[in-house]
Amino acid sequence: MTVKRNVYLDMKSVETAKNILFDAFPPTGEVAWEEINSCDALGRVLAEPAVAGLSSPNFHAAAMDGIAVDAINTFGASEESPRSLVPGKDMFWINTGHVMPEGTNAVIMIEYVHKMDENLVEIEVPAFPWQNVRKMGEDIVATELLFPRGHQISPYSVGALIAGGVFSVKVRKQPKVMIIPTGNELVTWETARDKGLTPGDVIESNSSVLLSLCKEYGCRAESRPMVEDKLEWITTAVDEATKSDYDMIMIIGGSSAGSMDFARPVISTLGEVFVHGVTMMPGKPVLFGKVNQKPVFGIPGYPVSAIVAFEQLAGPLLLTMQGRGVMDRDIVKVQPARKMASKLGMEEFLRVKIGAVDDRLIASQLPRGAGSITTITEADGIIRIPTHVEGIAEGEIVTAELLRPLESIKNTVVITGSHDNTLDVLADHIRRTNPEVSISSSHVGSMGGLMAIKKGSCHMGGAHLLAPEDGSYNISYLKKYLPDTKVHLVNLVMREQGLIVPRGNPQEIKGVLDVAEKSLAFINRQPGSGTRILFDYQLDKLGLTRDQIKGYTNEEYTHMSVAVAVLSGRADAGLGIYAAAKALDLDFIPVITESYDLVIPDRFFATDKVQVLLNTIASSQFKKRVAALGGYGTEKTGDVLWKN
Ligand SMILES: Nc1nc2c(c(=O)[nH]1)N[C@H]1C(S)=C(S)[C@@H](COP(=O)(O)OP(=O)(O)OC[C@H]3O[C@@H](n4cnc5c(N)ncnc54)[C@H](O)[C@@H]3O)O[C@H]1N2
Ligand code: MOO
Repeated sequence: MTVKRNVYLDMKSVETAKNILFDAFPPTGEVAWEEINSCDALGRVLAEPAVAGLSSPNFHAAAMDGIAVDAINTFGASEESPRSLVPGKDMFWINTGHVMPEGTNAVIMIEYVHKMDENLVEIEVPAFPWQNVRKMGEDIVATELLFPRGHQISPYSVGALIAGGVFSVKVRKQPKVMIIPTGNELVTWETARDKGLTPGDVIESNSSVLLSLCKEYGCRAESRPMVEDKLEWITTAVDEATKSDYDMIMIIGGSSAGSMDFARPVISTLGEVFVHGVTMMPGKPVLFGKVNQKPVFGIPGYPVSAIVAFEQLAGPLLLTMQGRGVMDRDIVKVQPARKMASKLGMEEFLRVKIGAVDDRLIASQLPRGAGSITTITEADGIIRIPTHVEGIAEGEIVTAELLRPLESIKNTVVITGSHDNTLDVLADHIRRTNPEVSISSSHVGSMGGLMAIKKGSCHMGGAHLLAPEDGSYNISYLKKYLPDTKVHLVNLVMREQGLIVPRGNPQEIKGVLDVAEKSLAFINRQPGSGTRILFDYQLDKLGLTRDQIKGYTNEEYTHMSVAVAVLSGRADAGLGIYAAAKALDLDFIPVITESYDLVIPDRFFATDKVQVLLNTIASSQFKKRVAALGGYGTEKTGDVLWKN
């Protein structure tokens, strides 16, 4: 069957799309309910008020260990004239929580009771009526309203319900959601685990994300096995689901305009499409409509697009179905570290890292790609740029929704600069020893790190900048580019840089000279990166010119992407670190050992979180872990190499 391409000419704003959605599926007023045990009711929402069936305490109870008395018998007792009381007659030994004996109305704490002998005690202070007694109904009186309808049960509420004799509660039924992943390229994670991946396979992960989100939003959700990109099959799956007891159906993938994108024709054949295309990014191709009276969504296939489509549209509808309010996130004011562009006419959801530097919250943009789940797992917040705004300038104050508690952001050391794998080890190691501190590192090259320090957008920078004049690292650059900033230069590791070559080294490369002489395809790093400077230094030392290197102008931004270029056969060699070669099982020919250092402005050096980081670096366990990676030396790790 051929299908007309879906082109979303009539895109709606997020606001308008939401209104259309809520108008199409208004709250019915009556909500389906079920009765469950109170002890299992955490997170559920009461469909009816919960009224106490029992009082608590259910009797007058001693609140302290001591003796129970009738207060009247103690009046007048004093140090000069202690009152004698006879156990079993005008006093009774009693423990906290026990029933007050008939005829008593006060407890005197054991500390104030002098036992004269088995048959006599004395007190020197009188008791007043009801002292140290928890009266019947003091906490909860039977018939009292414990919680109104619509109350969401917290762990504390469970205690009050059970103490108040409400052993079962009528709660709103959880909406039931069916999730239908589609796509011929998809394989389940179980298949990936058992059989591995073949080229073109994509692990089906979105249904697990949406299932988890549905759970977080108080719903029950099920997903069915992937449906192939066949119009008839997807149509049948949706038809069946809408005729069953599901309250919402989500089709994942195929929401866009491709020849195999079937979400729209499926919904329009079985029912009606209300909106296709929302002016938001990610998530633009989202669509929804009604089939057999049920809301059906076409959720875009890119992971972050799927999340945004859920959180902006499907999720809020699921909350109103339960009579619940919106899921609010904390909002903070942040300053972008660099200008952030945005497409006019689109509301953009930019994922950002947030660092607390010098009393400011600095936001650094993560890559935009909606296909990369890490652009949201790495994010501390989301900056929403409205449709009519073209972007935000560096330093302009804007709001961000937080994805992580502010306190934890404030306890994060922001490292910007060149990337090294030992930073990941450091991040993990700190979490082991000091769980309250974390590290956030952005990779912008060594010079980028120095510039970030200059701008005050990070706490430290990672750099390995070689001075060709004398073979020293970093110091001459600090003098030149940060002359007015007082810094400590601390060694993180000594690391080997070398040529990353295909496994088995088929070209028998022994060093940089071979790359030129054999006219091999080279993959370079971007200008300003320490590795680029190192490569140029090697060329100069060998008396080679830039144009003697084939591929000198082909650039990548990370060690790993250099390794990927070699693995894919795009290049015969590239300069990089051992860890990148090892990660992709490539060969490595050492060229030079360089100093990878942390540049730490003095104003951050003494702060608690930076000291935690420095103590971690200096620890023998950390050095051991780094040494185990291979390609690193730790003889100077933690040493202050220089300060100005
Ligand atoms: N010509 C145009 N092409 C595209 C447009 C456009 O406007 N014009 N929009 C792009 C945008 S924006 C998005 S978002 C995507 C959405 O595409 P679909 O919803 O049709 O999704 P697919 O093409 O099926 O898949 C996209 C991508 O996601 C992977 N995927 C799909 N399902 C899953 C899953 N369950 N788990 C994990 N990954 C999944 C899939 O393999 C693809 O890589 O369209 C652009 N194209
Ligand atoms: O809407 Mo798509 O989600 O921009 O990538």
